[in-house]
Amino acid sequence: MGKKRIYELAKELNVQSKVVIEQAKNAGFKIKNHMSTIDEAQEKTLRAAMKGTKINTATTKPTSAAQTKKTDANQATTTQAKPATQQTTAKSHAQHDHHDHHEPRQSFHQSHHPHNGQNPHSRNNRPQNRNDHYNNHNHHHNRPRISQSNNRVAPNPQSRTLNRAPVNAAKPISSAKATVRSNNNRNQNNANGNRGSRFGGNRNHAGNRFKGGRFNRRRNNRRNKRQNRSTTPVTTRKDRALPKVLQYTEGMNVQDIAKLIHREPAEIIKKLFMMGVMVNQNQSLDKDTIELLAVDYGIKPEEKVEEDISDLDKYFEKEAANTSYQENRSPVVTIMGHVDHGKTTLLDKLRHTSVTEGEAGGITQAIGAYQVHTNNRSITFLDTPGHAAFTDMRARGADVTDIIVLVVAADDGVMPQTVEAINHAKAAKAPIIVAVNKVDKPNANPNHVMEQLTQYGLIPEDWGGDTIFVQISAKFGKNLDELLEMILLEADVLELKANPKQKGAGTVIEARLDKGKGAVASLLVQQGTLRTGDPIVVGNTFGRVRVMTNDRGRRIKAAKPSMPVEITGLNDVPESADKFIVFDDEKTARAAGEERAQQAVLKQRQQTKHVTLDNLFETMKEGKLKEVDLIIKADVQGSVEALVNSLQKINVKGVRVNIIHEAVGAINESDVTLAAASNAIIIGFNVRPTARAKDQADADNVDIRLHNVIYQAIDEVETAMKGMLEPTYKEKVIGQLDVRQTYKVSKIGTIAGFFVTSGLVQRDSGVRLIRDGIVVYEGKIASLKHLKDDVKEVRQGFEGGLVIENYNDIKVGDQIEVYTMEKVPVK
Ligand SMILES: Nc1nc2c(ncn2[C@@H]2O[C@H](COP(=O)(O)OP(=O)(O)OP(=O)(O)O)[C@@H](O)[C@H]2O)c(=O)[nH]1
Repeated sequence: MGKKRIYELAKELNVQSKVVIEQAKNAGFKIKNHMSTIDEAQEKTLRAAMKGTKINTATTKPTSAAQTKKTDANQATTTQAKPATQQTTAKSHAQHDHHDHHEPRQSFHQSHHPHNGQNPHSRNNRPQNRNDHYNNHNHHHNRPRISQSNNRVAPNPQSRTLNRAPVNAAKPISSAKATVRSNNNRNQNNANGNRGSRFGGNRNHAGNRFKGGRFNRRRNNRRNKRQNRSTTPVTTRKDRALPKVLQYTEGMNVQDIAKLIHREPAEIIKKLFMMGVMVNQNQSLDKDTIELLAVDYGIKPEEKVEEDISDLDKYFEKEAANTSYQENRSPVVTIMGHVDHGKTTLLDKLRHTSVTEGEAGGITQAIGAYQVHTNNRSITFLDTPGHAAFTDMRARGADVTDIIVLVVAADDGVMPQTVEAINHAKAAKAPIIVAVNKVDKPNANPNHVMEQLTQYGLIPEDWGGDTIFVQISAKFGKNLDELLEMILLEADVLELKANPKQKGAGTVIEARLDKGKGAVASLLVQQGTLRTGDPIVVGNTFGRVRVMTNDRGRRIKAAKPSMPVEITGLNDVPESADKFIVFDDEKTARAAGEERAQQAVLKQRQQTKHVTLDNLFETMKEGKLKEVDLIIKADVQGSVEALVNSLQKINVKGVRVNIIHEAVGAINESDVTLAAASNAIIIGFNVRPTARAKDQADADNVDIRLHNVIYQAIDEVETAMKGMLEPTYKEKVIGQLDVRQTYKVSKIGTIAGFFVTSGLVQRDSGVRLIRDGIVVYEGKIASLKHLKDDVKEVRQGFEGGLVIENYNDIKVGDQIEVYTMEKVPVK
C-alpha cells in the first residue's frame, strides 16, 4: 500500500471525505483537504478510528452526521422549516436508500433524528436497515445501477402517491441528490431550474420530503412533468460505455461532463460528494476536480485548450503539424510558362488522356483543378496556368503547389515570362520540371532551350544538374506519360504526406455564386478527409458540406488529401486562396464563420479609403466611381431643396451626383454612419456636425464639407468632380518689403537689404520679386538676417537682409511680396 488520498480512504470506508478529514485532524495529522495524502500508518489509525465510529452504523451515522454538520454548518441551509438537526440528518443520509419514501414521512423524520448518536432511539431499527442498505449500496456503488434502471421500469406506486414523483426517482441517486440539495438550498433552486432534468426533479422530491413535503406542490407537479418527459432519453445515457478519454476544459460543470461520459449528472454529483466536493450540476468545476473525477471513473483526463476558433491559420498550422499518422498523398502541380508556349494545350491534353470514354461528359466540369490517374497513382493539376494566379494564391498565404511544370516552347526558347515563372517557383521553393514543348515543330530546338535555362540554374541531369527535362508535344500528346512519370518521381523525392484521418482542411481554389446552387466553392483538400455533412468554415463563410462533387462532376461522399472537390452549402461565397477547416459541430463552425466575417468587415472598414472631395477625381479616374454619393444637411427645408436641385444639375461627363440622404438639421452620427457605409460625402449648409458625429467622422474618415453660400458648395462639388479641387493649401500674403540696397558676396550671391513696409517676413516664407508691377521671380528665402544675426522673422518698420534661393538678380527699388501657404480651414 502506498500513500493514499483522503477521498480514496473515505470512499473505501463509505463516508464523506469530510468525516475522514475531521478524524485525521482530531488525530493531529496535517491534512488540508480531500486531496491530501496519508501514509500507511496514518491510514491504519484512521481506519481504526473510523471503525469505532462505524461499529453500530445506526448509531454512528448520526455522529458522523453531527460532524458533517459541524463542518458544513455554514453550508447547511437555514431557511428550511425543520430544525437544523433535521437538515443535517437529511444530509448525513445523503446516500440513503430511497426506499424511504415507502414510509410515511412522519416516521422517516423520527427515525432520522440524530438522537445524540450513542443512545439510539427506540425506532432506530429502520434507520439502521437503511444505513445498511446505504452502506451496501455505496460499497458497490457502481452496481446498483442495474437495480436503478429496474426500478425505473417497474414503477413504485407508493412513491407515486407520495409525491407524484416518477418511479425513476431512482433510489440511491435521489438520496445523493437530497444530500447535496439539503446542503445547499440555493443550488437546489438552480438545479430545479434546469430543463427537464430528472435529477432536478428527484432532488426536489427528496429535498421536499426533508423539508416537510407540502412545500410548493404546484412547483413539484411542474417539475414532475418535466421529469416524466425526460425519463426515456436519460435512461439510454446510462447504458453507454464510459469513454477512454475525457477531453475537458476548465470550468466545465457536472452537466457538461455528464454528457461527455454518458453518465447521470446525479451520479457524478454523488461521486464528487464522496470526494468531499459539493456542487450542483451547474457549478463550474476546477481543473483538479475534473481530473480527479475522471480518474475516479477510470477515464484519462485530457485538457482541451480553448483556441480562438476564428483563427483558421493557427488551426491550419496545427493540423499540418499533426504527423501522428501519415499517408502518401498526390502531388499538386501548377503549370507555368510564357504566353503561347502551350500551357493550356498541355493541361487540356493531360486531362483528356486521363478521362476514360464513359466519363467524357464530366470533362466539362471545371472546378479549378483536376486529377490525372496513372499507374494507380494520381496527380493533381491546378487548372489556372500562369504565374499570376499562382502568385496571387501565394500572396494570400496559400502555398498549395508542390511541383511546377515549366513549359518552354522549343521553337521560341526562354522568354520574359519563362524567367518570371522561374523566379516565382524559386520564391515558392517549389521544384521545377521543365517541359520542353512543341518538339514536333520543324524549327524546334530543345537543346537551345536547355542551354538557355542553365543560366537560371536549371541544369539537366545529363549535364550534371538535377533538373528534370522532358521533351513533349502537348498538341500531339507526345511524351506526356513520361512527364507524368517524372512528376511522380519528383513527388517521391518530396515525400508528400498527409493525415487523412483528421478533420478536413485545405484551400479554396475558386468560388462563385451559382443561381441554382448558391455559393459554390472548389476546394483542394490538403489535410484530413472532407466529408459531406461536415460543418465547415471556409474563409469568412460557414456551412455544411451539402453536395460534394469531384473533378469529373460525380457526387462523392469523402475527399482525401490532394483531392480537388466542389462543394455547396456555404452561407456565402468565399474567396480563392481562403483556407477551410472542418469543425466538430455546426454551432462552432457558425460562430467561427460569423466571427471571421465580422472581423473581415471591421478590417475592410478600417482600410476603406472613403471618398473625399480631395481624392474624388483620383477615384473617378480609377474607374471605381460612377456616382458621387452625397448626404445633404441644411438649416431649413428651402436650403435643402435648393442644394439638392443645384447639385443634381452638375454635369460632369461620366459621373453623376447621387443624393442618398437629405434632411434638415445638424449632421448627426447616423449621417456619418450612412456616409461611411456608402462611401458618401456629407455637405452641410448652415449646419454643423454634433461633437460625436465629428469624432465618428474623423475615426471613419468621412469627409464633411460645411458651407454657408450655396454656390460655393455647388462649386466645390463640381470642381472636385472635374478634378480641379483647389489645393487645401492657400497662399496668404503676410508682408511687403522694399529692396533698398544690394550686396554681392561671392559664394552667397546677392544679398538684398530691405525694409519691411507692411506685415512681416519669415525665414520659411515664400517670396515674390516684383519689379515695376511685374512678378520677375518667385521662390524661397535662402537666409534671413537682422543686422548680422540669422533671424526667424523681421517685422514691419525694421530693416534686414535676405538671400533668395537660387536667385541673384535683385535690384534696388524691387519689391518683395512675402507669403505663406496656409491650410484652408473647412468652413
Ligand atoms: N505544334 C505544336 N503546337 C502547340 C503545341 N502545344 C501548343 N501548341 C500551340 O501553341 C498555341 C498556344 O498554345 P496554348 O496552349 O494556348 O498556350 P498557352 O501557354 O496556354 O498560352 P496563354 O494561355 O496565352 O498563356 C496554340 O495554337 C497551340 O495549338 C505543341 O506541342 N506543338
